[in-house]
Amino acid sequence: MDKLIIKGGNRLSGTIPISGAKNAALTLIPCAIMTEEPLTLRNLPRLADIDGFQHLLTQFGVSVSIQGKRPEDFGRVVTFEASRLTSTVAPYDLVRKMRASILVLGPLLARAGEATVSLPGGCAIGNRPIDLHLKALEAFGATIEMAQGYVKAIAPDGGLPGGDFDFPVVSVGATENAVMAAVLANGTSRLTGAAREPEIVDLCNLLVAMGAEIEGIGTSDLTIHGVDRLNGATYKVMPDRIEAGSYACAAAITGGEVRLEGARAADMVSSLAALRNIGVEIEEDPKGITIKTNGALKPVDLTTAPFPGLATDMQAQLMSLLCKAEGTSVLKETIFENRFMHVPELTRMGADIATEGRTAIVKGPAELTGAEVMATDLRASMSLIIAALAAEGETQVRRIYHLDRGYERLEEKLQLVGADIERVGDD
Ligand SMILES: CC(=O)N[C@H]1[C@@H](OP(=O)(O)OP(=O)(O)OC[C@H]2O[C@@H](n3ccc(=O)[nH]c3=O)[C@H](O)[C@@H]2O)O[C@H](CO)[C@@H](O)[C@@H]1O
Ligand SMILES: C=C(OP(=O)(O)O)C(=O)O
Repeated sequence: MDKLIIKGGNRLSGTIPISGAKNAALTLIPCAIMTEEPLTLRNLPRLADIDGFQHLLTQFGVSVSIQGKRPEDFGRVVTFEASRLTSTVAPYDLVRKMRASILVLGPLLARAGEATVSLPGGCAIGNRPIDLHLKALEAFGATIEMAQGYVKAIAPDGGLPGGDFDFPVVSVGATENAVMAAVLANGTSRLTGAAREPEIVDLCNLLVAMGAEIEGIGTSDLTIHGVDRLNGATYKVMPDRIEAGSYACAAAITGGEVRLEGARAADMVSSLAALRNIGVEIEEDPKGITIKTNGALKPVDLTTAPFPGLATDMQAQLMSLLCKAEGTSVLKETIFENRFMHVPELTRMGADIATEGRTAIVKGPAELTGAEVMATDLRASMSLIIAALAAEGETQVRRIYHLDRGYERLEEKLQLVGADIERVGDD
């Protein structure tokens, strides 16, 4: 298994190209299931999760053709064609590697009237149930059965009637599944309390380009008028706001100046506000964001929340940055019950962090030193790299397969701005 070796202390300077968003791509790809015509997605990041999802679609008889396979190509163009579905079963072996596989449930049900998908199970950051995905589909008229670790959803003869659902908890994935199921329903559906993350706006924009009728895009109140069929489309995946935010933290912790080419500030309002409060200078323009740090970092209190609040996917990276702030910061994680897995590893690097339930108290500035650390989940892994960039000496990060799920060409991008980082085979 590979590991990353990082020698800290280099000030990052230069430009990092921002990739297409993993979390948008994972909900745009299953839209291919809902049309007989080709769907071409541009700017798809090369990530283990995207490859896994493409493989899952071939399971249903969807053809997948990839352009841009050369190593120097950033942003793949992939065409999916589901002229005929040959299966509606998503098996355990594929689903267990990738939680987002549950996002095929709504599209399969909408197109074929039935779907059998393995239950994804828990993961490092928390329990992550799918009850709301199922309740929304039931509200649209589906029958749900559970057996042998699989969920089977069946639509009445003639298709889903559609219906109303009020989300008691904001869920990104459940909103995505519900929207995808509703666009091909026979009647009108209304979702209230829906998630309004930029990735959901991206999903709705693609569906509209495919012929769907959706009102309230970008709000938590969506009205979806079902249509008989969707057409194909060509669509560019939005930039990855979490990748951009992660590199902003990396630049800031080294006192550097880095341009995040292609990042979209409008999607990152809370993360950028947090960075500004920490003392990071940020310039926004239509083509990207520039991060500069001069002088001391300031402590802040941060609480994660559904969009437009601070993304839980940024909490670990901001925590690493706050280890270097002059004073005590308090971070509250309200979305996932177990998302402080990076804390013991950061502590091994010299951080002073105490946790109590869902609150972490970070005392800075810490003298970070290199250590051998273990990546535990995607964003926790990135937080260790950020800390390593500012640490004295060498850090070895193991179990980096987590990073390959979500950061396209991580070492290459960091090397571009002067980081001393390399991937080597583990012993
Ligand atoms: C592929 C993808 O886009 N992943 C993102 C998505 O995950 P994901 O869609 O899985 O996260 P959700 O928004 O659904 O989870 C939010 C909260 O709702 C709870 N919940 C969710 C579904 C459900 O049926 N029942 C329930 O109780 C979860 O346990 C969690 O506490 O949004 C998260 C929250 O922004 C991000 O951290 C993930 O990066
Ligand atoms: C938790 C994340 O992703 P996933 O939902 O795919 O596990 C993430 O992107 O930080």
